[in-house]
Parts: sequence; C-alpha cells; structure tokens
Amino acid sequence: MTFAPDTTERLARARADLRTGVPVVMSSGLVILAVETLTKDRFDSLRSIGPDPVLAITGWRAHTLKAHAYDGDIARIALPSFATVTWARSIADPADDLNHPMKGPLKTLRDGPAGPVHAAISLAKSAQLLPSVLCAPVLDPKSFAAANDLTLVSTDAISDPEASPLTRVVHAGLPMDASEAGRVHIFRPDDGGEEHYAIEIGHPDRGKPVLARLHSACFTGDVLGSLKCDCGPQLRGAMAQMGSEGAGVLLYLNQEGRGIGLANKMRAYSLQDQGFDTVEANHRLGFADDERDFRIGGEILQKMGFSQVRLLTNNPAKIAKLESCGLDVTERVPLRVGENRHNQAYLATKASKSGHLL
Ligand SMILES: Nc1nc2c(ncn2[C@@H]2O[C@H](COP(=O)(O)OP(=O)(O)OP(=O)(O)O)[C@@H](O)[C@H]2O)c(=O)[nH]1
Ligand SMILES: [Zn+2]
Repeated sequence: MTFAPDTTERLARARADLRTGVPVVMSSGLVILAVETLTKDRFDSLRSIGPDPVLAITGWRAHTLKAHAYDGDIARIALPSFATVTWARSIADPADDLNHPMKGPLKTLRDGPAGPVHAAISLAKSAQLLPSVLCAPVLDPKSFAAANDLTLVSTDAISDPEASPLTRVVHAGLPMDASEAGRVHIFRPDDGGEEHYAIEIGHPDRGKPVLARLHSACFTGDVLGSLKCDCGPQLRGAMAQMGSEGAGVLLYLNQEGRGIGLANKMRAYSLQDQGFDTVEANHRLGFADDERDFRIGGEILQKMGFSQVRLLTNNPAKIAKLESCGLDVTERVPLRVGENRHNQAYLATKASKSGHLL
C-alpha cells in the first residue's frame, strides 16, 4: 500500500509543473524547464547547476532557424554565454522571426545521448507549450528532485507514452436541433488529460456499421463561426446527416489545433497573417503538420460497442488510424461543406500537403 503517485500520475504533475514554470527532473539525469514559461530566476538557477545546459528545439524549428539538427527530429543548441530569457524565447517562438531573422550562429551538438532530450520536448508538447526546453544534466536525479521538492519522472514513460485508458464518467439525454434523440457521453482519461465527448444520435445498431465522425475541437470554427477553416459547417453538417438518417455518433475530441492547443493554434494563425500556410506555420512553431492521436477515437468507439463505422471524413489518415485500432471502416462518407473565399487556400493546402481527399 502506498499513497505515492505512480508513473502516469507523475507525468500529469510534470505537465502542470512545466506549464507553471517549475522545473521537472527526468530519471535519466536531466533537469528541464519549458522555454515558454521560463523566468529569469529559474534560468539563472538552471545555469548554476553546472556546465553544459542545452536549449532543445525540434527539427522543424531548427530547419526554420537554419541550424543543423544532428539528432533527426530534434536539435540540441549549446547555450551561449550571452543567452538571456528573451534570447531563448526568440529561438523557441517564431513570432518575431521576420523582424529578426538572424539569431545565430547556433552551435548544435552532435555528441552525447539525444534520447532524453527528445523525451523532454515530448513532455513540453503534451503540456501544450511551445516545443522547446532548457536542459541541464545532474548526476543524481533522485536526490536532486527530493532536495528541491521537484517532480521526478521516468524518461522511458515519456519517450514511449501509451494512450491513456478512458473511462465513461456520465451520459445523459440532450435534445438538439439535429435530433431530439440525442445523448452526450463524457470520457475521461486516467492520466489527467483532456476529456472527450461522444454525441450519440438515435439508437445506432451495434451490429451494423455506424455513421460516425471524429471531430477535433476548433474553438474558432465551432464556437466563433470562423471562416478560416471548415470546422463549424462540418460539425453541423455531420450532426444534420446523422439526424436525417436517424442514427450516428460524433466524437468531439479535445485536440484543438490538430493537437497543439489553442494558444499554439493562435500563434500559427498569427504566422498565417504573415503569409505562411497552415502546414508551414506549424513547422515554423516546431510542430509536425498534425500532432493528433486518433487512438482516442478508436478506443471511445470500441468502448461504446461499435466495431464497424461509415466514417464522415476527407482525411485518409483518420481511416488508417481507426483501422489500426481494430475498427472496420466499411465506407468513407465525404464531408465537403463550408467552403468560402477565406478558407479556399487552407483547404487547398490540406489537399496538396496533408493528403485530404477532394
Ligand atoms: N494547427 C492548426 N490547426 C488548425 C488550423 N485550422 C484548423 N485547425 C484545427 O484542425 C482541426 C480540424 O479537424 P478536423 O476537421 O476534425 O480534421 P481534418 O483533418 O480536417 O479531417 P476531416 O475534416 O475529417 O476531413 C481542428 O482541431 C482545428 O482546430 C490551422 O491553421 N492550424
Ligand atoms: Zn477549424
């Protein structure tokens, strides 16, 4: 019997720590701080630990900064003696890139293990922060964490995260425009992450393919009626189709901004104001085109008793991911609604760069 948090619970704490600017200690012997929430005091403390702290960024961000990424999809930059919090932020955050394109010379490291640094960046991403961390080595991570009252996390657990199991916490009826026979189910992950919702329409037969949609949260499109994307019309179009067929299930997955979070999506929008397209903006921020984990959708559908789906989507990646979770996608049902003059280029980019079907 113990009250001590387990590996998953420690990860949840670590994400909260990074978001509040508190360092996290990794079992492989690194103390890390997220650049986005870095303060001068903590920066100075980290430097006082010893020599050789590094600033880690992703390969995408390194590419934008014309820095060598010897570690593949991440790069470790040796911290120059003149480095300040503002300097570190300018490396992590592309907001000012066009005004100050020359940040270097940046010396990236080739030697030494990159795996733990890779894990540290994954942790920052899962905290929905800019994917950049300051790392300093410590010889005895356990003692360092205990002495400073910091969270100690397993590097292996971050490097190889399993999808957290989801529990259905409640469901209740909800009459809606699309159908009066609506029901909302709330699913909560065990790891303290975002909850996801399933909107069930009618009484879909569990023995037959269900009309289904995996919708990723889009605050700007779903709530504000943004014309920059097609999410709002897709959400309402999918619900209307389920309503008119009398049955269906829409998963509302809280993976805002293709999994990078609303703050980062708005950073991407600000870059789009500067002329970059939706994919380029993600890359300049250091993210891949799409950071979503569709295993969540697969698990919810299976927990609800569905094994066969007719999937409303234009995105072949969603079909592939559901099938890899063991679901049978018997049909792709196209969902082309909501095109307007503001989102034409966005939709064209999704087709040309992300493989969306027209
Ligand atoms: N990072 C980023 N996310 C965006 C942008 N525009 C929209 N999104 C997000 O993209 C996601 C769109 O989700 P979906 O419509 O479910 O997915 P999709 O990949 O377009 O696939 P289908 O609509 O099923 O064809 C939402 O999470 C939006 O918040 C953008 O410019 N940048
Ligand atoms: Zn949208």
